[in-house]
Amino acid sequence: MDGDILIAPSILSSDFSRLGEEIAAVDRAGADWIHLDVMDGRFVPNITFGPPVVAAVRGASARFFDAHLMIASPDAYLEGFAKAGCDGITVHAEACTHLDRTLQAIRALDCRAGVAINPATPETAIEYVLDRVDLVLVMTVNPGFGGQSFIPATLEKVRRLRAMIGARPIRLQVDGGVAPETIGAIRQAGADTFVAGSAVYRGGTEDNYRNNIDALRRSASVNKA
Ligand SMILES: O=C(CO)[C@@H](O)[C@H](O)COP(=O)(O)O
Repeated sequence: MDGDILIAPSILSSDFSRLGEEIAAVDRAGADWIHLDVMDGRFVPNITFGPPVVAAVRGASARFFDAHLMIASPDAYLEGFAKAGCDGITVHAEACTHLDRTLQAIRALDCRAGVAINPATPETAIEYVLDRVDLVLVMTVNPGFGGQSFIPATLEKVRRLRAMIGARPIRLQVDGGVAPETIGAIRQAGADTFVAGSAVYRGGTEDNYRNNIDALRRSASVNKA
C-alpha cells in the first residue's frame, strides 16, 4: 500500500437522514479525512448545509474535517466553519475577490488553508498564493453534484501543479469521478489526496464502504509511477 495517499469520502453521496452515522461508518471503514461539501445555490447549482450541521456531526468522527466551500464570497462564513469544528477550509479561487487575504484569514483561524480550482480554470490562477496554502484542490468535474464522470483533461493540470508545488508541504487533492478505474492515473499525475463520493458510499453498508475504500487504495498504489 502507498502510505502517502489520503482517502476523503465526500458526504454528499451519503444518506443525509443519517449523516452522523454515515460519517462514523466511513471513519471505521478506513477513511483518512471526512470531506464536507458546502454548497450555496449561487456558486454552484445545488444547496447543502452550513456550520450548524457541521457542528452537529463533529462528534461523529475525530478525523480531519475537510470543508470544501463551494460558495460565493466565503469570507463572512470562515469563522462559522472554524468554530463548528472544521480542521481545513478550502475556498474556490473563482469565488474570492481577494484570494490572498481570504487564505490568510483561514490560517488565522487555526485551520489548514486550501484553494480549489474548477476544471476550466488554469493552474496559473493560483501560482502566487502557493505560499499561503496547505492544500490545492483540482476539481475533476464541474462542482455541484456527485456521480459525474471524471474529466480527462484535468490530468494535465494535476501534473503541472505537482511541478509548481515542488518541495512545498502542500497536499494535492482531486475531487470528482474518483473511482478504482481513474485513481491510478490521477495518482501517477501527482495527486496524493482523493475525494470520492459515490465510489465510497455505494452499497450503503459499512462493509461495502470498507471494501470500496480498500479498492481505491489498492488501485492508487498499483498504478503509482
Ligand atoms: O464536490 C463535489 C461535487 O461538487 C464532490 O465532492 C462530489 O461529491 C464527488 O462525488 P463523486 O464524483 O466522487 O461521486
